[in-house]
Amino acid sequence: MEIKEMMMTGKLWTSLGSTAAALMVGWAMFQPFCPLDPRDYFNKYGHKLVTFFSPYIEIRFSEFDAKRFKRSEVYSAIEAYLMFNSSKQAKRLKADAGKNSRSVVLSMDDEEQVTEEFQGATFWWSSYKTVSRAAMFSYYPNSDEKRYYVLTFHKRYRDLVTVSYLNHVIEEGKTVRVTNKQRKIYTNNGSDDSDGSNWSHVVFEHPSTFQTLAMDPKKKTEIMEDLITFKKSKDYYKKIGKAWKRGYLLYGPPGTGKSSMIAAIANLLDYDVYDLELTIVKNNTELRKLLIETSGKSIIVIEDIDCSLDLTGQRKKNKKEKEKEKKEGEANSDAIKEEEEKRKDKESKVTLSGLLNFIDGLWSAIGGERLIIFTTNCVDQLDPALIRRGRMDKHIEMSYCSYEGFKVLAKNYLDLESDPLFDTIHGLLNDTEITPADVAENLMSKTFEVNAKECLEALISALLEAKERARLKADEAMAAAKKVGETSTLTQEDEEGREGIVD
Ligand SMILES: Nc1ncnc2c1ncn2[C@@H]1O[C@H](COP(=O)(O)OP(=O)(O)OP(=O)(O)O)[C@@H](O)[C@H]1O
Ligand SMILES: [Mg+2]
Repeated sequence: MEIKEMMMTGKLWTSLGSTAAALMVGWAMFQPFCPLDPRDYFNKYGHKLVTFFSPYIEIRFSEFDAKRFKRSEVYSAIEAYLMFNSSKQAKRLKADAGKNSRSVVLSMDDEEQVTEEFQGATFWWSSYKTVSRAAMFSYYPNSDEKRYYVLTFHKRYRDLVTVSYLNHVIEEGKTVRVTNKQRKIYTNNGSDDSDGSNWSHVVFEHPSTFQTLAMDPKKKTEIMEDLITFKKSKDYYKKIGKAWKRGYLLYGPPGTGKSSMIAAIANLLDYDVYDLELTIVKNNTELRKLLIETSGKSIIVIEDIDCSLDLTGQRKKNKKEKEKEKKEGEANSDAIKEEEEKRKDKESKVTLSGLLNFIDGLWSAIGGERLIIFTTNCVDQLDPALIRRGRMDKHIEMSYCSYEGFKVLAKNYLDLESDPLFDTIHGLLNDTEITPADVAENLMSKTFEVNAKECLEALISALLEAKERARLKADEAMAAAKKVGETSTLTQEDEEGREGIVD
């Protein structure tokens, strides 16, 4: 290798350092009672010597954050940037599954180096891997491996690097990540992930989209526009001084498409989903930890929020717990009390104020570009503070199936845009409450061979049954109301009678 080239790539300085280190190693070997490992001399002095004389600067980017043991976002962005820029140059590549596992993505392997030019300057990127010297037993594969990138450049480009080059790399890298990455769904309801995170994840491949969602087309378009505007509004949020996040409250009876809507939103925005099971979060501190571990471009979902906290922020008691309390009252033994204490210790102590902090406290702003979605069947039971506008910016009612909704389902399930039976169904849908889930169930052929007529007739029967059930219920309610009315008139007459006697 030419001296000039060696100087440029920093290898001359490395070899000078190595020579110095070799001398030190030799010296150390002749010290019979030398207390230090020769390699430590090299690390301590050899490296100092190299950096003292070298006109090159090195920046190291580690894969993991030492304190929180979380994968560094900067490292991930650099990895993606190099994946895009280095795969043509590097001779040793590694292959990973690309988006939706349908393609292979190539990136530079460990211990590889690539060079790139940026605004007339040359930069060298090298990837390294160190394996802990202590041979430790670990349940997790490769948990003691540490990867990092080193960026080398001439010191005259220091300003260029800090002002524009690193920003360029990180922004480009993030874009590449979004285009190539597989979307994931995370849950806190599982064992710890191998990278030490409190979330475990799988690839998110839910097929629901806004096209397949049965709901009023106007409402659908409005929601889609709101989401797309949000995604594009980074600068706007910065300008008005608000964290780049938005809250959605989806409410409505079971089977009206709340979860399907969340999947459709994730697919539209290309975001990851964090499905937060609030009832197993021990306390507010753990809730904040979970929040910190979420990344940007994501949706944080708390389903059935009404079942997770009651109005005072205490966890609701379920049926089992109530039964246990009753038992305790009967037996009142010390053993049961002790068990109860243990259970209480384990149960969630997330409070309403902790949850409010989670939604819009200072920590909630980290990462940005986040949607927080709550779903509930009973919106009236929620604390107004939790869902006030500004916290939950958009309240979306998911309601029973309309005729427009039915048409979407008929197109999805039966490939049908019109049929003489549509008019009958239209009329019945106007008089009857049926969930899109029930309509979908009827339109799904039991044999998976589409027989549109059979499916539509099945739906008509279901609608007629639902209509009859509703009529009976209304009759019962009316009879009950009439009975109450009669009783109250009788009581009134009694009172009057008694008053007459007194007089
Ligand atoms: N609006 C809808 N559009 C399309 N399909 C729907 C819709 N609503 C329900 N479905 C169908 O019914 C199934 C159940 O719906 P989903 O789980 O989204 O309801 P949900 O409102 O979340 O119910 P729950 O309150 O019980 O969680 C879905 O898998 C989907 O096939
Ligand atoms: Mg649901």
